[in-house]
Amino acid sequence: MAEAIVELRGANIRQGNRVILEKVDLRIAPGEFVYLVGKTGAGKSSLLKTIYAALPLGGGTGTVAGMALQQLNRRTIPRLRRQLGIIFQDYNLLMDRNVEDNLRFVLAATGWRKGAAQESRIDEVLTAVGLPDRRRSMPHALSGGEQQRIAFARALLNQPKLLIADEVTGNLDPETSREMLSLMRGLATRHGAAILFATHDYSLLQQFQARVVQCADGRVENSHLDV
Ligand SMILES: Nc1ncnc2c1ncn2[C@@H]1O[C@H](COP(=O)(O)OP(=O)(O)OP(=O)(O)O)[C@@H](O)[C@H]1O
Repeated sequence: MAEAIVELRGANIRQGNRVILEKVDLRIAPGEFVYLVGKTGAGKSSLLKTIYAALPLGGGTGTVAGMALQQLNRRTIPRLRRQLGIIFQDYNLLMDRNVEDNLRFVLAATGWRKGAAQESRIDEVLTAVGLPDRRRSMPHALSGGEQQRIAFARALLNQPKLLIADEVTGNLDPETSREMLSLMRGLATRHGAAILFATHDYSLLQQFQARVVQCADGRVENSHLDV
């Protein structure tokens, strides 16, 4: 069996002293698509934050992209994050910079030198999300769906092994949400990236069949939702 991209065993997910999810066992294979569902407040974001090391593991063990969560420190966390693409509900674009500068900012922060390779990578990711002619646009001149595509393009820059999507369709209308989900899945499939797609919108699960993991009552379960 190939090494998992995410492997949590008996992991406790905590916010401060409070255990939000207890004894989580979760294995995600390379390239796998997994829906993460649960009501508001069920703990989806807390679980994702633990996976990208914004929250410390509160017990148990965890490995993400080959790195042990319980051994991470300030020096090694950036190395983990470089292997991940993370996308949020509210896009988190730098509003005072245009699209290409938003993308260059991430490339510079992750060790790319200025030059032709940077520029062609920007072209590649913008083309991948269907917005090749938006390089010079300011974020406020884009629709919510377009801003989310730019955020997705930014997440793709370093060819992540795992895409973490935290309620990324929360601000989008139903049709744009479905388009976004299809785009993400299609690209991840092509690039071999796994996706952990958190949503409280159960209607999105009807779009295609994939494994569903559910947060409820302080536990994480592989679910058999009838959607
Ligand atoms: N920074 C924080 N400090 C303390 N408690 C927090 C913090 N963030 C979240 N919580 C608590 O952790 C619990 C789980 O919240 P979390 O955001 O993980 O749920 P969620 O399933 O992602 O919800 P949503 O769909 O609304 O984002 C909630 O009870 C919440 O109040």
